[in-house]
Amino acid sequence: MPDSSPPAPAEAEIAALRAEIDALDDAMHDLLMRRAAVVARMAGSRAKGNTTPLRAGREAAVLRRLLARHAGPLARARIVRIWREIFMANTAIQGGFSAAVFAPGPQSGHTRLAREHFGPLTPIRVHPTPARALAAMTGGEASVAVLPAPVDGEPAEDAWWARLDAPRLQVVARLPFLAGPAADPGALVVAPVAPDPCGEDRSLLMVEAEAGAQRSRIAQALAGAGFAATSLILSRAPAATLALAEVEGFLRAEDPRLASLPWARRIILGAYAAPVPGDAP
Ligand SMILES: C=C(O[C@@H]1C=C(C(=O)O)C=C[C@H]1O)C(=O)O
Repeated sequence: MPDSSPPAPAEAEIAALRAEIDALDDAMHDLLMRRAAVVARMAGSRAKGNTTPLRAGREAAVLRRLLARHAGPLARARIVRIWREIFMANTAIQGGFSAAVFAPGPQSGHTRLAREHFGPLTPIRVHPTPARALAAMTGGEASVAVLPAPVDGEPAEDAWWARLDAPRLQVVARLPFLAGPAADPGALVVAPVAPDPCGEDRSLLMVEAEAGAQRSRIAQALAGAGFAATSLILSRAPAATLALAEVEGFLRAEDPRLASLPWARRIILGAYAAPVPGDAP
């Protein structure tokens, strides 16, 4: 005989809460389907052209807005994880998307950063050199390249940024967006599209100074022209010193401050969202 006795109070409470969760899941699923339909309309309009559909600045602006209004028991890092999957699912609707990664070593953490950013369903291929990762992108095999963030004092042969084909190729994102553990290596996403501003950006400005140029003189010249540099990385060669400054704001080619720099060669390598703080430990 079927058991027709009423459920115990604890079971009844769980059943009621699960019914509430089911209703919310249906509502969220409806919203996800509606959101995807809007993105499909965007794709159908061809308004974004034929380049990669990824717009890292727009994604950062969405996340920044949501994190600013976020409250309750869900960790900020979880909100970022959920929306990363939403972004990549909606990027995929607009055409194929894949990433070419260069990681200096199997344990370096760069592949993990790429995987966390682009999600488990995005095709990611690891390449043996930065040049090979960039070639995979320019050859149309991958949509973006993910390369190690520059490190001060790295050997000249590791300084892929010094040879970047800018402005054709541009840095459009820095990983991780949500500030991670201090040991996070940092990676830059390079794409064959211009970066899009998110409202709180940093830009990469490369200048060629004379061989043996002092770091303090380069920093002074940048500050004198009105740039607020958040980091300064040097790559020294016998003929010249290449300096890579991360500066506050979204830098455009027509910015008048560029003309007041004392060096003829100054190249904007791209821009990305300033990282946002993670969860308090
Ligand atoms: C929908 C767009 O395309 C992509 C997907 C986004 C999203 O899901 O919100 C945001 C930026 C792009 O990476 C867009 O450009 O707005």
